[in-house]
Amino acid sequence: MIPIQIGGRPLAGGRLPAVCAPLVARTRAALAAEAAVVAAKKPDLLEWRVDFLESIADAQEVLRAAANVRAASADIPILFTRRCQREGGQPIALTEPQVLALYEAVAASGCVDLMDFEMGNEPGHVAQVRALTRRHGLPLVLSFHDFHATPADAELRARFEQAQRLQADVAKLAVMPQSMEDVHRLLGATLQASRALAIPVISMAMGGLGAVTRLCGGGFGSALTFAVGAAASAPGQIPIEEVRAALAVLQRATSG
Ligand SMILES: O=C1C[C@@](O)(C(=O)O)C[C@@H](O)[C@@H]1O
Repeated sequence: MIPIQIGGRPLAGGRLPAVCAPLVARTRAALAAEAAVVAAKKPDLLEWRVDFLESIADAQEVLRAAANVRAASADIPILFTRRCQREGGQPIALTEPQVLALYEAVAASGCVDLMDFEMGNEPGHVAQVRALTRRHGLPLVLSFHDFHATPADAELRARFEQAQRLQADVAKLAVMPQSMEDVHRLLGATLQASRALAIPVISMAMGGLGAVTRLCGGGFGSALTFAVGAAASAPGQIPIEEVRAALAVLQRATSG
């Protein structure tokens, strides 16, 4: 399993899995407060879900928010994500070209350390985000989410491979299991991809059924797990204190 690299250094000093806490505030003031509260819990990574920000259509306001998050982050690296509505994000008042312009402006601001974009977006847009993140020296997570089901094994494998083919630095899959068999398949596909791909992989099964993957996914090759700092960004996320405790138990038991 390969750690995620940020600025040429392994995230969390190479500890696997690293732990990421999302920021989901709707106003700039609330976001700054949320970032401070969550940063104090010392996640390895903060994910700023900008699709929750009500003023997302005001680029200057988003840049001010980015500076606020950076100032409150206590040097914890920041993952910038606009999750599209099709893949479980909030409805936003921006066209896709405007989203790309926002990615460019935020990347240029120097206030974030990596970016997430859905691999299922229009190929030209994925290529543009790849190009702009490269230009600004930012690693790119290419992600896929299914909030209703867990795709067949062949599609899970194809999605991990697609991210690598599109030149992602990290491949991420989030699915909704309908059974423990689905959870098992997601973990199996993650293990397989973590061995087959040249880039780090992240996966999770969402909801209550999938919650176990947020604790044991690292053992199956997932380089990052998402945990609640102040508020959840997806179903099934567990408070960061509990995730850290569980990871410590597993770490002690496996190192023997
Ligand atoms: O893609 C992911 C993973 C996630 O959906 C989860 O299930 O933890 C949470 C999102 O905020 C993040 O962008």
